[in-house]
Amino acid sequence: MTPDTTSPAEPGRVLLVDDEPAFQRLGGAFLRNLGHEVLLAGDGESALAAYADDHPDLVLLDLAMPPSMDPEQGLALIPRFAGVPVVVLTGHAEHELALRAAELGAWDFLSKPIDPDLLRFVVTRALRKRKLDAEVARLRAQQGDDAMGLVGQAPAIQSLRAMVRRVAPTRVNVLVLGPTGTGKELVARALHDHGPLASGPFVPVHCGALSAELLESELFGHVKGSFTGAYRDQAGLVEVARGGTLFLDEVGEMPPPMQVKLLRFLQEGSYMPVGGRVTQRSEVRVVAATHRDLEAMVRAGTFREDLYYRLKGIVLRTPALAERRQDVPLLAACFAQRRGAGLSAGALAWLAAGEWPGNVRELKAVVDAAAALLLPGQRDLDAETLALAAGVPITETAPAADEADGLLDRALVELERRMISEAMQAAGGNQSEAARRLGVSRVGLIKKLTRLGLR
Ligand SMILES: Nc1ncnc2c1ncn2[C@@H]1O[C@H](COP(=O)(O)OP(=O)(O)OP(=O)(O)O)[C@@H](O)[C@H]1O
Repeated sequence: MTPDTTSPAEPGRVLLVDDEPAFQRLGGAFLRNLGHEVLLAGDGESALAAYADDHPDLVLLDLAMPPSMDPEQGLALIPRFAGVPVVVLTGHAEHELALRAAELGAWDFLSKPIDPDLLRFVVTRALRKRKLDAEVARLRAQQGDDAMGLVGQAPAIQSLRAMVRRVAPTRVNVLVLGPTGTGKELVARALHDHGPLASGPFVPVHCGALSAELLESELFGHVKGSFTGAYRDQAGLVEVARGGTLFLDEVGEMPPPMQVKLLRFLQEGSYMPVGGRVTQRSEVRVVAATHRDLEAMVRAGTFREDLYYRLKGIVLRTPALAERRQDVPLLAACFAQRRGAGLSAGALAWLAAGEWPGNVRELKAVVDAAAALLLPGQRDLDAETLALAAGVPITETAPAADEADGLLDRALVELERRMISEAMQAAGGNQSEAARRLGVSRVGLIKKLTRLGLR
């Protein structure tokens, strides 16, 4: 979203860090006249104290300050003002310093002597950015609340969330189909968490990981002495899940002898522990998932047709990431944020151009690994770190610039559309209020609404 810097500045709280009393006085008065609240600090230590105590929206930072007057010490302060735009004040022709400041995360720089018009312009722009960042964070937090952990704005994921919301309150069995790493277990958990059995346990079982015998004992339990090593009675997972949800992951891998026993449990709610003589009962909700084509397996005779129909009370499908590539930036930003990191524009372009055959799991693993490689003081993940984490040379994976730009542009337009719709909704349709929330002028908002087809 391009900030509209022609309209009057939104008032903000500006921390002016400079040891020159004359500049503190003049710069401070100038900013106050623009309607801003001004906090003053004459050295690094008091600047950090003011940042911690008074929560400024913007820091104006002179790099050379007492006691050492060494700009290196000023540079070292920049990453300490995390989450707030920092505008660095440099001496005339100190371009190299300004570049290093930018590398360390400074938002902009101004050369002294400072042109008041430029100061007003940069401060307005930085405060708008701060507002936009806060708005994105608010939307993300809100998305976390009502998205049931299923991040994404693509139509396929929106309708999946809607289906989960509708199906969760019922006790109907659900079959979740989709490629590996697309969030099938997440869907199962959301169904559980938003359903009538949410206070009961959620018990996942990986049906492909065990032999038929072990799976039977795992699911239905066994009695003492029923096989070598069965030293005591052991309850099965259907018992552990009583009053909750049993999640049968990779149900397509279930060995045929177990399929019969599972069918009986689904039909009658009863089962026989391994080596037992007395039928037991347990009431659970069953959610099953697989990346396999169960219908094809039924046709091939490797999966029981009657079990298939029992499991598929309702079928939910999780889309491959390739079918919702516009969600890659949002997902990556969420995963990075959970690790306290951000993403550079280059990182977003690199991620957006990726193929992600392992779907969301692969994307998350790369972002998590890259976040672990962040250097002290570095906040944003860049394309190099991501490529390193993915184990691929950056040159081989660097996206064609126009392809990456196209994807990134689409993702940003999507984000803009969402933020504007949300702001309009929160403002009850009042454009002036929505513009205020977004930190743009009303005219700017109307232009955007028209461009995005939201009017
Ligand atoms: N829409 C999503 N939003 C946020 N995180 C997601 C989403 N989809 C998947 N993930 C994350 O990706 C990882 C893999 O998800 P999950 O285990 O649910 O996939 P799956 O489809 O069950 O995989 P498999 O078929 O291999 O069992 C998890 O860390 C999960 O939290």
